Amino acid sequence: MKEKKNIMKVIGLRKRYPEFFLNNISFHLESGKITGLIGANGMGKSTTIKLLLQIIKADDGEIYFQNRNILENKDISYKRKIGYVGENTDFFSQCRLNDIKKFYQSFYPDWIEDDYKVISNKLGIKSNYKMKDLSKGMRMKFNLCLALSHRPKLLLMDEPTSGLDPLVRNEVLYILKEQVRKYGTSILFSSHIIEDMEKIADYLIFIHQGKIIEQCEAKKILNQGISIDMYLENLIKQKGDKL
Ligand SMILES: Nc1ncnc2c1ncn2[C@@H]1O[C@H](COP(=O)(O)OP(=O)(O)OP(=O)(O)O)[C@@H](O)[C@H]1O
Repeated sequence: MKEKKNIMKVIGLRKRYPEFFLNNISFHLESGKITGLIGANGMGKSTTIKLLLQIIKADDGEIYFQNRNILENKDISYKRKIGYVGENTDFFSQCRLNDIKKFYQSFYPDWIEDDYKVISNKLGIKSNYKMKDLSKGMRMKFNLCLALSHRPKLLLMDEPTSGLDPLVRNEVLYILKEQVRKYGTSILFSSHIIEDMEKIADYLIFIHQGKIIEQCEAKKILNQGISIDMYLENLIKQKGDKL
């Protein structure tokens, strides 16, 4: 049997805010697979992703990327191997996409211009437009296109499909699947849209009130013939007071 490799491993990660505690979370991301991070609003999904990128500082814990503890190592060049698509797509609003692309590209030595051309074509991105003139869906697609054009080993996406119509969501999901198939990209994808998870996730991580309450294969749930949201509801009921 082929040995499973992890691109990222998180152990005992903690972050305290005045009214929220991300409490001792541990999980792993298998290489070349799509993992969905599921939880309702305010449960800690964005905080988790920001900690992985060191956009915010962890209070405690270990994060290994390609077997290296990134919290102990001052060298941040690993960030070039990670793509990020966040919720906030409203930046450089007065700039043309082509100029934003050139600026972004300058940070990534592994930038592949042909990938940018192919993906932007597929997603219908018009590089002469200004950011402020794009719809929310188009801004998200542009961000995704930037993140994929340096062929990241790991793509972290925070609620990428929230607020988008089903057609655009399907287009995005298709591109993600294609990226995994062609280049073996690993993806962590946070969402509260269960339908998207059912369509593409290999693994699921359930987060509730700042704790990971389960990590499992998506097919384990789907084979039981129940929906993912029903499964989550049951999990929360079963764990009850222990949460
Ligand atoms: N900088 C901050 N200072 C204080 N509290 C914060 C900060 N950032 C997040 N929080 C709190 O931490 C909790 C978790 O927030 P987080 O954004 O991680 O949730 P989420 O699961 O991503 O939710 P959503 O789906 O609504 O984006 C929330 O209660 C939020 O108010």
